[in-house]
Amino acid sequence: MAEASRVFNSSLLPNFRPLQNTLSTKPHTATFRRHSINCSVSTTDGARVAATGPIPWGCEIDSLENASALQKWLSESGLPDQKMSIQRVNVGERGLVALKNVRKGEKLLFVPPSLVISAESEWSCPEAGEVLKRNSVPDWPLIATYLISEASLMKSSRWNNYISALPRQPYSLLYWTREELDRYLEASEIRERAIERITNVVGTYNDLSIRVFSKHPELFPEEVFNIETFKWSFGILFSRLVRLPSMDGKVALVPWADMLNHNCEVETFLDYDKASQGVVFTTDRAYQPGEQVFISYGKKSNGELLLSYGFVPKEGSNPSDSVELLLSLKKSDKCYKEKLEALKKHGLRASQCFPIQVTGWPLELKAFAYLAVSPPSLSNQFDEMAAAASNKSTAKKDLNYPDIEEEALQFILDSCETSISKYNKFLQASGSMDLDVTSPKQLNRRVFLKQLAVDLCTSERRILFRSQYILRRRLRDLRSGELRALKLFRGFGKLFK
Ligand SMILES: C[S@@+](CC[C@H](N)C(=O)[O-])C[C@H]1O[C@@H](n2cnc3c(N)ncnc32)[C@H](O)[C@@H]1O
Repeated sequence: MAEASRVFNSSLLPNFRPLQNTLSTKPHTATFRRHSINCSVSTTDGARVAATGPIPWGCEIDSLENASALQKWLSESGLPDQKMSIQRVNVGERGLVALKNVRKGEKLLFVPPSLVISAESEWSCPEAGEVLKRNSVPDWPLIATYLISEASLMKSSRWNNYISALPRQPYSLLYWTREELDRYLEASEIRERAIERITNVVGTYNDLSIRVFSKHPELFPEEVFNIETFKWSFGILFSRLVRLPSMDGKVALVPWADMLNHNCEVETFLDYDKASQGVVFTTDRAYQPGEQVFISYGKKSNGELLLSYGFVPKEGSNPSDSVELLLSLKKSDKCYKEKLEALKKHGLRASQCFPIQVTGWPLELKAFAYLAVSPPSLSNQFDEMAAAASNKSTAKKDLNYPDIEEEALQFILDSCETSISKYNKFLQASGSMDLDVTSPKQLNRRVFLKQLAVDLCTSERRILFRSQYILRRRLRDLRSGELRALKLFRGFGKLFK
């Protein structure tokens, strides 16, 4: 789960990349059977379950029935005895709970490679896997397709027990409609990220569909491999895929380990342990029987957690929380063109987002602010400022321009206050917002989404309030310092008269 979204962005479109090295899984042979469930259709291979309506596999996220079948299958398939079991929990609905005392520094899990799903896993339908590999489909879309392929084979797939215990509808912003994103996340920059991500997923599906699926309809029938099933499998990957640093950063789905929920204060990650030859994590605290055990999905902001995992931690509980602040060059600026050119040279645009935390803002943000408020007389410095505003640059970032310090701080404060007013507008309106639904099921969904949006916006606005306070104080100090200096200067003037 950690780092997963970053991996996605860098490995997807536009070009497929060749696959990398392998993680072995036990070979198995699959037999295709026809299943007697309502949504099944006869396809050319005569055995898959179509997904023309709601996804016909997986379960409700809080289902314990499927989870106990998963536990049983895992232990029969080589998962060693565990000190935890899957239970209903307060945080994350289902999770792993300690059955015995667990010491701090203890290794837990030991999921063997044979129970891990990666780009090298054996396909129940080997021809389909071959086609994807021949087309150099990268890991993310490859695993997404693998998951759909195995899911559609139901009991014929060795992963049936695992897939049956996966949520039918993973919580993530992938499942929000455009209207819901616009309505509830208007104030937050995470809305843009969600739209970008949905566009990426749709683009990836379209690309695969044109380049691969349409050429092999017997292996990839559209009733099974369609945008709905892709949204499901990408939703699963965003919320469950792990990167294993000790396996050269390989990405994998790790059944059992992916039942662990996230805690912002926990600092332990999943990784492959060469000594025990399994995926493990080392506890960073002790747990007593009955306590839920947590890992970290990475140092992510509340917005990023909502984007990939569909939840927002309690306000103030996430030390890695941040909010994206949008800074823009003014179109009326006499040097707009020169400034934009300098920004473009360093890979930036006229409007840029910078992450702010309660502890402060990055040096890049300050450099952008200097550039935005610079007068024409500083045009020789535009390049240096743009370079410092870019996090790709190795240039000196800690710039200092005392002459325009006040304007730069005022510019950041103005941007901060513009953003705060958007949050205020949404949060004030949210109390009386018409949820615009016609069925109780839809109502529940909208109430839930609105609550997530309110939680996110409250936590993001809190960071902006803190920045506003700091900026106002610095400006006050700066101005009163300047005033004192001016008085002193006038005093000297009188003395010399
Ligand atoms: C890797 S899965 C963890 C297992 C999951 N609870 C399940 O029952 O399948 C990640 C999902 O668990 C839930 N989750 C994890 N940590 C959470 C937390 N701190 N608060 C709320 N939900 C959490 C979210 O739904 C997330 O998408």
